[in-house]
Amino acid sequence: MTPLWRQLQAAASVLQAIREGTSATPALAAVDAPLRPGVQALVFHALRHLGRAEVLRSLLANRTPPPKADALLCLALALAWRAEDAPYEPFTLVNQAVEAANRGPAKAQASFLNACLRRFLREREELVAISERDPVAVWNHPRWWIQRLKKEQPERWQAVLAANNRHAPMTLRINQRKSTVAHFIAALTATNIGAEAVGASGVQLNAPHPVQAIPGFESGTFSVQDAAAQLAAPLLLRELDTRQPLRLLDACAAPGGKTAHLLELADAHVTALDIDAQRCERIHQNLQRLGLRAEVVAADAANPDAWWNGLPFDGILLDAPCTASGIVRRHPDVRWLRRESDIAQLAGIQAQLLHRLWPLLRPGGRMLYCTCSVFQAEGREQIETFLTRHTDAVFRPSPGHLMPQNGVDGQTFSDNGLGDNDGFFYALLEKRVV
Ligand SMILES: C[S@@+](CC[C@H](N)C(=O)[O-])C[C@H]1O[C@@H](n2cnc3c(N)ncnc32)[C@H](O)[C@@H]1O
Repeated sequence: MTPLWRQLQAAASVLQAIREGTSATPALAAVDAPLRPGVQALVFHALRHLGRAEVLRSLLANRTPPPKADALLCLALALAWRAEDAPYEPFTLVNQAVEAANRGPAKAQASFLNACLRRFLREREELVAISERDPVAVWNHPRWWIQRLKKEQPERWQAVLAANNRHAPMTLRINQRKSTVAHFIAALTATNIGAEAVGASGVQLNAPHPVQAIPGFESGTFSVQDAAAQLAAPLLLRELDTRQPLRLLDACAAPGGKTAHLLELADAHVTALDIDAQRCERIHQNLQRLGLRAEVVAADAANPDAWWNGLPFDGILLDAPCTASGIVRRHPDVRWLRRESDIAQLAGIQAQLLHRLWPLLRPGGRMLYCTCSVFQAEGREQIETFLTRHTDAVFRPSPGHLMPQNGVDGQTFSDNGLGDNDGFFYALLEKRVV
């Protein structure tokens, strides 16, 4: 069995890579395959407690150690600070973290780490009590994020941050061309997988399972998709006449989750566009597994001259690139990767995509704009600005900002509609017939 110190060394390298701006997925891909699942569990736990760890480190050390040693120190503090949910007994974690320092690139700081961590074990209660005064330690998000959310969501910011620190459930979308929610739940029950229906086509599992272990994956009976993301396709199709074959554009489509949902619900010609050619491959793979067909195009949605044939679309889905601030519970690295300046930069890209794609919609057609963000600059404010600049656009009833929430043990928001979902923003726009 791999000794814990080796796993801690690998987890500290991943944490350092994330701090330097690499996403968790590629950072974890660099870890040896046999170590990866254990290292991922340690890193995800640490990311959910990194704010606490950094505040504790600042109480223990009057200077920040060099990056490799700091990553190991903060990792150990994040894992050990609260005995109740520590993945290993805190003394073991500390011993093994010092071992990891002694045997790796943080060797020169090993005695410093040892001193900090031993003091932490001796004075844990007192240090944790002091750290409680800092919101970064309490909420485990960057200070700017907490302040912004507090201002934008004065009633909800604490519940949203608390939801972000919980684990998301595994939610599936049933391919209605192959099965129904009721049949699928019956098949799950027969294999002892507990689940319940959520939304129109969703099934939420009581516990996560590898997809291959769930009946019907290879044959395309279901896809993995959060409950809030499952609202997109029905919303876009809601007011379109689906008796005619529709011409639809999914402008930012990869890996194809919402493209597939559109095709499961309607007989449509769907152009699935994405700027990233490699990610377009994922659209092909997903559609093939589900038994669906779309025209997949690798191109920049903001430059239609390069790919549009001039035939207007009945419906456009714009699932725009965003901060991903609504899917933090599934991607605990996101909060530490983002800078506050990313919001304005991404809002600029979203505004350009909206503006460039709007002329491609036929009069009477619908555009659904969505982001998996909780920030208003990427949602409500974006659409308010768009509506003032495009007088032929009419706002149709839409969910607006959905906040991440946990229906099982957390606070739920009555206007969210679903029990357990990621944060999303949805605005449905109709082009006026003049
Ligand atoms: C939120 S993801 C889309 C998720 C997808 N709709 C789904 O449900 O599976 C945003 C996508 O936008 C793509 N993208 C970013 N800028 C783009 C652009 N200018 N044109 C087309 N695609 C773009 C990214 O490559 C990324 O795949």
